[in-house]
Amino acid sequence: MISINTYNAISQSGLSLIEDDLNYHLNGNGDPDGILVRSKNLHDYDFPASVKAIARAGAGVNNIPIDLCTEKGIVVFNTPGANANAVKELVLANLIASSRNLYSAVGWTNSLRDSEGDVPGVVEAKKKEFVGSEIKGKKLGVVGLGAIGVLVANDALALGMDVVAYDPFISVDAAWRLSQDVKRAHQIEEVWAECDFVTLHIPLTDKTASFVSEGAFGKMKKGMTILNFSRGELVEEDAMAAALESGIVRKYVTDFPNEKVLAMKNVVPVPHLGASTVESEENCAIMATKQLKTYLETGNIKHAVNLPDVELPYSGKMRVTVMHQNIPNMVGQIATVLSGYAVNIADMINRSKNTWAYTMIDLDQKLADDEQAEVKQKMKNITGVVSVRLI
Ligand SMILES: NC(=O)C1=CN([C@@H]2O[C@H](COP(=O)(O)OP(=O)(O)OC[C@H]3O[C@@H](n4cnc5c(N)ncnc54)[C@H](O)[C@@H]3O)[C@@H](O)[C@H]2O)C=CC1
Ligand SMILES: O=C(O)C(=O)COP(=O)(O)O
Repeated sequence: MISINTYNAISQSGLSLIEDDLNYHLNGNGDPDGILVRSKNLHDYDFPASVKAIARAGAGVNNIPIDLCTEKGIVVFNTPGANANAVKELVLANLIASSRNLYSAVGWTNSLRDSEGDVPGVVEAKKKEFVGSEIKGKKLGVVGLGAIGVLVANDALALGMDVVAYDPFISVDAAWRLSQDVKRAHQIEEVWAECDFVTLHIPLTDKTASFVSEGAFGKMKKGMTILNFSRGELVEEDAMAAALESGIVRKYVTDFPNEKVLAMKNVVPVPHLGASTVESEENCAIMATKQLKTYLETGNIKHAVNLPDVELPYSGKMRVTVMHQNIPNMVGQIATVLSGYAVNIADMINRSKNTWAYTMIDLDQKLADDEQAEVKQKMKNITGVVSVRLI
């Protein structure tokens, strides 16, 4: 029986793939083989030794201690692109809503509910205070051209915006999907200096924390609106509060409210709704569950953030999977362990990603139970190996 525990509200479409499978147990015990999660912070989580993989039903993995997991031999998956359309639609909605002062206007209109006066008359007299601007012809800066940024950039062009984008690490796939009419910013300073709106679509990492810093505010075109549907920590909050006070930033639309953010002037706080659509929750849950089950059942890896894609059709009678540091002579040492047993290698694959690697070996005979335990232990004893599975 394979055991999976879940955190957060995972769409039933994904849960059913576990519940309807007789080989699986959902939320049954404290020693799961796999974990399915959305935004729960796992940094202080005490991972039981049973955990082999974590699947994040979503894009951002800053809630998971990736390095620690890797050292413990835990594969961490996410679901690239599965919620991108949901975020894109909310960004476009907020570009227009913030430009038309929609939230304050609707908030004021709602406040008339208990009044006894002539509502249509009051509305007509007040509406001049909510006059907004059109986004057509305005310049949008898109920071980060991954799954979400590319969709936002292309659709903003279709709405008549002038789009400039910054991503020094853009993937070839994303570049193919990006409209040729999106202008390339070679330096982030070009985005700060020129744009009326800037939308952030980069992951939160040690390198991107405080990406929008005091220095950035000093270079901004006055009256800019900043949309942050990526992560709160990308923006230095004290500097943002000051920029809103001084009018350098006209509005700050953020999906990541906290006490400090709520105290800011001209902030539009959204309760982390970027990925909260039925469609996106289904996409993420199904993709995450399938990736997790595939790994637990076959060892094949797709969309892990700490290991490369590694896929091999199951061609033997038994499969050995080894997660290890990407250092010389690992495959040789793994094969040497197997050479002590009467088994042939039917197929094998070894792939690496940065400092980590993964080797899968299909054997044309099944090892006996006592041999399996021995092989596992011998491979675990190799310096640099963090996990060994026999499937
Ligand atoms: N509000 C919400 O509910 C959601 C928020 N997100 C957030 O949005 C982020 C982006 O999501 P995706 O587009 O799906 O990720 P992605 O991985 O497809 O794209 C990220 C892009 O950022 C670029 N990038 C990285 N560092 C950069 C830097 N210093 N300057 C410029 N570009 C840089 C990368 O090259 C990549 O193209 C996630 O990491 C997550 O934090 C994602 C989904 C939902
Ligand atoms: O996918 C992401 O990065 C998100 O921020 C979405 O988070 P959620 O799954 O809605 O808790």
